[in-house]
This record gives sequence, C-alpha cells and structure tokens, in this order.
Amino acid sequence: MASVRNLLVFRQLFHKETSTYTYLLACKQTMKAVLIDPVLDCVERDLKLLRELGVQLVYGINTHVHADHITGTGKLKQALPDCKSVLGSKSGGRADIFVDQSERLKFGNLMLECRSTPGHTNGCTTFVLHDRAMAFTGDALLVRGCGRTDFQQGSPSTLYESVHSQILSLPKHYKLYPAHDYKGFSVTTVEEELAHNTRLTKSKEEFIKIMDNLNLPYPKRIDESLPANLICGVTDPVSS
Ligand SMILES: N[C@@H](CCC(=O)N[C@@H](CSS)C(=O)NCC(=O)O)C(=O)O
Ligand SMILES: [Fe+2]
Repeated sequence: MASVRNLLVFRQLFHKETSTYTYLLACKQTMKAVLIDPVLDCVERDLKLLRELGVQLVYGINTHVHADHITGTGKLKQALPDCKSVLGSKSGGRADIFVDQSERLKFGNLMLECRSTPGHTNGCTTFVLHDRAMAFTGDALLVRGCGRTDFQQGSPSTLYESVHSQILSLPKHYKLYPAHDYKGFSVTTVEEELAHNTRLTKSKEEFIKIMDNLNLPYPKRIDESLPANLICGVTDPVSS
C-alpha cells in the first residue's frame, strides 16, 4: 500500500478577477476528490480538470459564505449529482452537509479535520489535512494578513482567538493555504505567520485597533454574492 505521503493529488487554482484560490485534493488510491472554495465563473475549468485527472468529486466545500464572488458548488452539483456541498453549521447558508468543530470529512483514504474559525464570518471553517501537514484557512488567515471583520458577522476579537487557537497552534511546519491573495503569495507556514504576520503578531488590543481602522472598500460583487451564496450559488432552490 502506498504511504499516505504519496496518496494526494493537489492543485492550487486561481480566479484572477477576485484573487480567489480554489483547491483540488484527491486520493490517488480511490480517485475521490474534493474542491475547496470553487468559483462559479471557473466551474467549466474545474470540471475539465476533474475529467482530465480522472477523479470523482465527492465534496464541494465552502470555507464560508463568500462576499466577493459566487460559489461554484451549486453548479458543480448540477453537473455531478453525486457531489455534496459542505459548509460550516453556523454559516446561515444552505448545503447538503454542515460541519462543526472536530468533525472529519473523508474522501477515499484521506481525511480533512474541520476546525471552526469564526471572526471573519460566524461559519468560517479551516480544513486540516494532517497526513500532509496542510491547512486550508479560507479568509480567517491570509498570507501576512487576515480576513476583514467589518461586515457579515465580523469580530476582530473572535478572529484573533480563532486564528491563534485553531491555526497558529498547529505544528510550525504546517503549510497554510488561504482563500485569497492580493500580494502575489500562494502559501505560507505556521512558523512564517507566527514571525511575520503584520496583524496577528500584535497583541489582541492592537489587532482590534488595526482591524477597526482598515477602511477597505466593500467587495465590488458583494450585493450579488451574499444572497447567492446563502443558497449555494444557484437560484434554483431545489439544487442546493
Ligand atoms: N477588492 C476585492 C475585495 C477585497 C476584500 O475585501 N477581500 C476580503 C476577502 S473576500 S470577503 C478580505 O477579507 N480582505 C482582507 C484584506 O486585508 O484585504 C473585491 O472587490 O472583490
Ligand atoms: Fe470572505
């Protein structure tokens, strides 16, 4: 039997317009796959890649209800009826499977641990692949930054606690993969972020001040994205 280190097919995909990363993970022994944070505009690209790699999508996972783009999970489910959508239970949106702290999602012989990391939104979830020392942090932690806390259910105090207790407490060598990057980065590690994160290396009081004064413009597509993502990115209510 192949060692777990050789079991993973991994692809990091990018949506340029919203600087969103989508991750494809698949088990080489069973060819079962998951997509983390697929984007509606990129569903054809992702379906083609799944076909080319010969893998079967079992879960379309959203790390949270996104505010800047529409999720691809609803459209993927229409194309691949065996695929189930996954969302954190406190998200307030629709999905086939709701996950909570410490639950596990199995795909073939690989498994993701779900860690609740609220603060950017209530339902934000980080997915950890311990076998490969990788974590998918959504918008809770970005490379050298973090998700904003000024809309949805944002709370700087909650985000600070979440990131420190659930992400930066992982072993130092763990690789961290964010849902977005605006500065040209693709991946980081726990060790790097503990040393160099421009916000989360500060005290909690300083962090709250920084977050309360970001003054970022709202995402351009927020008005269409939020309502669509609450129903899995599709307007047909039967196909969540
Ligand atoms: N300009 C982009 C939106 C940029 C943005 O607000 N990004 C979010 C993540 S998507 S909810 C964020 O948390 N950013 C944190 C930061 O420090 O930049 C657009 O118009 O789509
Ligand atoms: Fe977000």
